[in-house]
Amino acid sequence: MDLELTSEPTLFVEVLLPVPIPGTFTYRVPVAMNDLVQKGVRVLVEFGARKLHTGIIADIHNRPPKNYQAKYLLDLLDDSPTVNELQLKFWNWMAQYYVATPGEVMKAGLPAGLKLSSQSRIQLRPEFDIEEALDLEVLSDKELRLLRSLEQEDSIPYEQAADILEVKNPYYIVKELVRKEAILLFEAVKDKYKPKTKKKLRLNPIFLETEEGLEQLFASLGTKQKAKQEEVLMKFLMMVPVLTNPASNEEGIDKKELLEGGTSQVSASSLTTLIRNGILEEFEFIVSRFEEDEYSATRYQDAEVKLSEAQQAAESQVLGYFEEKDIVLFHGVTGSGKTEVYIELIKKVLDSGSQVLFLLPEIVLTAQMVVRLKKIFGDLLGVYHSKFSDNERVEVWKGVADGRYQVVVGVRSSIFLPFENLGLIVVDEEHEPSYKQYDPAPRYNARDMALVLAQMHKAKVVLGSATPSVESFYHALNGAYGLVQLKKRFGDAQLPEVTLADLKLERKRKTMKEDFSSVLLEQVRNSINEHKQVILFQNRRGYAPYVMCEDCSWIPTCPSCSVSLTYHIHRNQLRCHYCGHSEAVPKSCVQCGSTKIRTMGVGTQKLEEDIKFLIPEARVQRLDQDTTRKKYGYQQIIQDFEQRHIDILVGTQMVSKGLDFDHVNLVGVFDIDRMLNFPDFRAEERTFQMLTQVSGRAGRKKDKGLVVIQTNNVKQTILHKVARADYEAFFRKEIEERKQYHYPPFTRLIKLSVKAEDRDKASAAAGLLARELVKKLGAKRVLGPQEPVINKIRNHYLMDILVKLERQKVNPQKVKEIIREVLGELDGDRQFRKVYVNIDVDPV
Ligand SMILES: Nc1ncnc2c1ncn2[C@@H]1O[C@H](COP(=O)(O)OP(=O)(O)OP(=O)(O)O)[C@@H](O)[C@H]1O
Ligand SMILES: [Zn+2]
Repeated sequence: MDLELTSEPTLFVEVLLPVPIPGTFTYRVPVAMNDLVQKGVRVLVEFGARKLHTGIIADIHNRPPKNYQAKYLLDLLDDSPTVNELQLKFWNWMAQYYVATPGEVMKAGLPAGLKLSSQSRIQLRPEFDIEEALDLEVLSDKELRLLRSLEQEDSIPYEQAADILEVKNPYYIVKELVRKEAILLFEAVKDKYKPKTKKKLRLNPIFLETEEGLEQLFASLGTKQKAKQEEVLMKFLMMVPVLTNPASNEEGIDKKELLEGGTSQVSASSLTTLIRNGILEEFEFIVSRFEEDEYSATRYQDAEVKLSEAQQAAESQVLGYFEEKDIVLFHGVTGSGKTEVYIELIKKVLDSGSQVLFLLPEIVLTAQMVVRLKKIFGDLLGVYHSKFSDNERVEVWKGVADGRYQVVVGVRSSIFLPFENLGLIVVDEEHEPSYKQYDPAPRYNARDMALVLAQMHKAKVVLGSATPSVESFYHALNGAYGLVQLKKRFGDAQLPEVTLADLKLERKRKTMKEDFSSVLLEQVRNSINEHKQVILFQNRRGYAPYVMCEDCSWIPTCPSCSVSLTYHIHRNQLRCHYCGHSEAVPKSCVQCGSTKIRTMGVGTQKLEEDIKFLIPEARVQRLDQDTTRKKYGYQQIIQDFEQRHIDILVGTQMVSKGLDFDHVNLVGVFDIDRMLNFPDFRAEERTFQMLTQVSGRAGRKKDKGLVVIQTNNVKQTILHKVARADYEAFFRKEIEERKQYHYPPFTRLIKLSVKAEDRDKASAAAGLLARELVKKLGAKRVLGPQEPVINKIRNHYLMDILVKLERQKVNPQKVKEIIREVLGELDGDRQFRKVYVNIDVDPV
């Protein structure tokens, strides 16, 4: 007889773990789990020295590892996949492209609520009676030993269980004790995600079992003292018709509604008595974390807005391009009504049964967009961003997986959601640098990854912007993308007029008030008098970017970073915007002892203070990182401004784009020269985009808007291109320069940042790296090493190397392999033990 036929096959799985080590890890499947393992399911495994980790099954096979014995999977955490195959493929692709590990991508992609931590601890359940369990003889010796030691402690780390039990792998004993309800393994075997519940009430079903039940109940409440209880019960029966509709009792009623709903209020203490006496029962039910809306959950609403002719034409052009191209660049000036066109496109995709992802670069922008989209897509719309709690994010994740959310609007991390069949991705404000994740790895650009994700889903992409990135516009002109343009604002609205305020001249004439030119201040006054609204844009938060001793010019700097400390007025503090370090403002100069410490330069706090002083009757609010720390802080401010409880909004780049206010007729721009002088090949592009975007907040409805840009050099041609709203002129000059100096889109860049606590070590490691790269890639393709302007952050010295690759001749994946190799060599070198290298592919 062939024994093989009856025995089960031995299976192995490749597990993705959230660790910065390349590759997946092979585990053996216990035979009992053979039928249950599937790709995308979360598993619990031991990794390294008895650490528990949540991983994801990336592959199933029957090849035992060659050089070592695979450990067993400990447990399966899902019945069905949490991550689908497309996601696995996508994450893997990202890891390759960004020279990261699949584990790092998983860490970025999976919401924390779905990851179990390895810091799990074990605790005795207080209600568990060890002696009783002994009498019943349900404990093994090992189990008893663990329980006895737990009696002495509040809790112990999971790893310690192995020492107590003197076994290598304590998991099965621990799991058995969890099953026997003797112990709790918290943060570990239990999912961190907890559904949100609400308390409801129902009538104890005992009273419905016999016909006289209710009658007897009322009889027992028929005394004078119990009149109030009777009243509560009467109200309950009015609201929950238990006799005519028994199911209504199972559903129960909200406690609050019983107390306060209907026409009369009833006594809360009598209700408590009814519950205590077992007449009414309290029970929990699961509710959505998101407010229910009145919209239907099956279809979007047809909106009141009708597309203008130009918008309609734009929509059909997009659809026309989609016949032959996958990507369309939608270049529409600020206020041209791109959003309405997106909405029409989204509807069509939903009609075809596919999902839609709508990407926004920043959370602030979700505030208004969610309101606009909710009106139309109602419950079909999911919202995803980092101000949500872990649990809320898990809920959106699950909603996308089970198809409840057909449209998702979110920031960059939304590209990781478990979409099954995307039909369209809209990337709004596609030029925005905030689509790029700087830290930690993977340093991905969500706009670029949206293109990859769409390709995997065979979906289409609309890249939208009033100021497209040079790269995207180039691809559109080349024919790689379709190009659709809207050159006029919607309705009667016109683009604003842009004037330059000459700071040099005004200083000479002494017409400045604080940092306001007379030109700007007069316009602010006019606007306030006419009951219009104003936006003041200064891209620096805090009160002053630095303080300085007037006598010896000493400037306090961060002890851990090579930057000056920013002055924040609220706590009278100096803060580092790189590492968060804060300290009190020194009373006297540490260098010369002088007490003349002055604030220098302007931040949003100072602007706010100054304008309040200059125009006391204006209601002023600040919108920056510091005023939006609370979960709904940004929403409140935007709403207040919409409803005109605020006259002047002072803010950082948060106010500069995407927002749509009807009554703003003036925008003032501060400190733009600093941005233009920033040593980066993208400085002009960023300045043009920022200025055009912030200008675009003015005059979006009937009244023509005005923009005042304050500058020390009114001759800068880029400012005149902004004033003329001449994107194409800007682009023509920019693309020439990029070509001449070999910058993207003509080349690809990879930036390596070497970090070490020891400056010489950073320098030596960078030197070695650069030499190795030159050997393999040629000197022309390797720039540096060079110390960046800010050469120390969080006590680590930095050195940069830039790899520049021609778009045509070089295979970038090959180069990335070379980089991995060279880094591997560095890793193996003991003298560089504490040197770290960050890799940034396509830095922005
Ligand atoms: N068809 C329409 N009917 C009514 N109002 C419209 C229509 N299209 C656009 N609008 C209104 O015009 C204003 C500008 O539109 P929208 O915010 O979509 O512009 P945008 O192109 O996204 O601009 P930006 O690039 O500055 O964000 C909004 O207040 C919007 O409600
Ligand atoms: Zn610092």
